[in-house]
Amino acid sequence: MSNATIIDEKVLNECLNEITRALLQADVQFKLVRDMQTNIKKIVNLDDLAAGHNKRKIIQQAIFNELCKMLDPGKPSFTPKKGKTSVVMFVGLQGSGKTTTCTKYAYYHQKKGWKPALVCADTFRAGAFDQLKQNATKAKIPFYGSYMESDPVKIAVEGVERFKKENCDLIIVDTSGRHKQEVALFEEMRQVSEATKPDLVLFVMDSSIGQAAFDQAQAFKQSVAVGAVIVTKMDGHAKGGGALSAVAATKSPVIFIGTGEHMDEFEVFDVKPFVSRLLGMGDWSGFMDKIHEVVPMDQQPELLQKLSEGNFTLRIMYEQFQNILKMGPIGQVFSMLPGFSAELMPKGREKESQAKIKRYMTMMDSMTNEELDSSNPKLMNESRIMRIARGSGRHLREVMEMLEEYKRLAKIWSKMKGLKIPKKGDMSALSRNMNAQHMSKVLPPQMLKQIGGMGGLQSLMKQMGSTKDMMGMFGGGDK
Ligand SMILES: Nc1nc2c(ncn2[C@@H]2O[C@H](COP(=O)(O)OP(=O)(O)OP(=O)(O)O)[C@@H](O)[C@H]2O)c(=O)[nH]1
Repeated sequence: MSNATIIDEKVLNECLNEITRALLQADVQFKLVRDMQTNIKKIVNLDDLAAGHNKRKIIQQAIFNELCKMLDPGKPSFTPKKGKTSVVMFVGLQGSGKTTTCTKYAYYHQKKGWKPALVCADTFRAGAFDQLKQNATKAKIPFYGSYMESDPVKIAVEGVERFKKENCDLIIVDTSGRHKQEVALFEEMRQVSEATKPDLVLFVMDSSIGQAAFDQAQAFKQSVAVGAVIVTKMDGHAKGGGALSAVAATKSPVIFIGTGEHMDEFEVFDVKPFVSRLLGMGDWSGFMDKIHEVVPMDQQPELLQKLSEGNFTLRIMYEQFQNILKMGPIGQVFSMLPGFSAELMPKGREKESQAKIKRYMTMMDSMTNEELDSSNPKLMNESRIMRIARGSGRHLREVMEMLEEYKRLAKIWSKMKGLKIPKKGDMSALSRNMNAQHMSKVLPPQMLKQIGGMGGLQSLMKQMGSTKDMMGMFGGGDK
């Protein structure tokens, strides 16, 4: 649509179809996608739009708004208040990340000055209490549970009472999960809920469950009064379209997302960036063919060495920018590499992207060696940022934007950490060490899907005989 000169019915339909495909690939439920399409067509009546109206903008806005609306159930969830006791019960299937998320939720509030406490009412999974205990101890959060007691209701009630007496303001009850939705699980949930009378029931859902999200969320909602949703594992390969389904099925908002296994990898859910991410799916077709033509094979094994040590420095970012710029018009292919995607180099806007990269590089030219080679984000304090802005004649805001970009890339590339890099030149050893697991972590999700997931990737790597060719994708390879 951004390339078409005239926006007519045909262009609108093509655009909607493209978005439909992207949403389905992102696991948004088919029915929701169809409804959205109908709604947009109702809103954007091309004939009614008087000449002079910016149709493109109106269509884009309508799509964006429609998706945001789908994520807004119309009423906010119950919000606990600091200093006033609230009981929050967590429910979800086994493996959804429920126990981990309970601690993240507690930790998040604790950092803001709350007094949270954790109750382990999961008597189904052996080890659940140990897991909660371990997490809670690490975060210095009081916890309650039992190795002996097998009645989850009893534990939940005792735990809640105890922490009420101790004036905790956020009492979090972790309940059992099961491998699948089953009567026993729902019955147990109902009993714990009746006995503890939670102010909020939080449904925890794994973002990678795909199209099953709607049914799963609905099943939980029918058994307990789910009031809000947390979607976990958003750092993985799922685009998280299931979140839309969960909102539709539970009529409750998503309030947080889990973005990693660590305690602080937990974010308040923000509708707009999420929708952008849903829509920002690239077209990966032909990527594998193109990449061989484009990326020079003779690039920096040192880069891989540094990445394997977990050091994605500003200097590495600078060198990668140089690579992109050297490639000129075909630089857009590089945009398909992990991290160097949508935001940095949107399709069709290569010129602007190149200008942006050059701007970033000018700013980096005003940095000291120490700053370029450090992987400690704390080093970049206010006075350094001000000096860089002055030195490069750029705005403070721009330097901060560049540093944000660096952080984003560093997070993505940090997944290369631990990759065993052999001595320079020993490519076959490198091939052996570079396994599908590592590759899968750094490949863009859509591309991995296209290849056929982990299985497809493994067989592809076998077919290639070595990972040498694939290394080219990351600007690596032997000299
Ligand atoms: N990458 C990633 N992993 C996560 C996230 N949240 C949880 N996990 C991992 O998912 C796995 C399962 O998490 P648990 O918290 O044990 O799952 P659970 O749902 O509590 O399981 P039950 O207690 O048996 O019901 C663990 O290995 C977690 O580290 C997340 O946001 N991102």
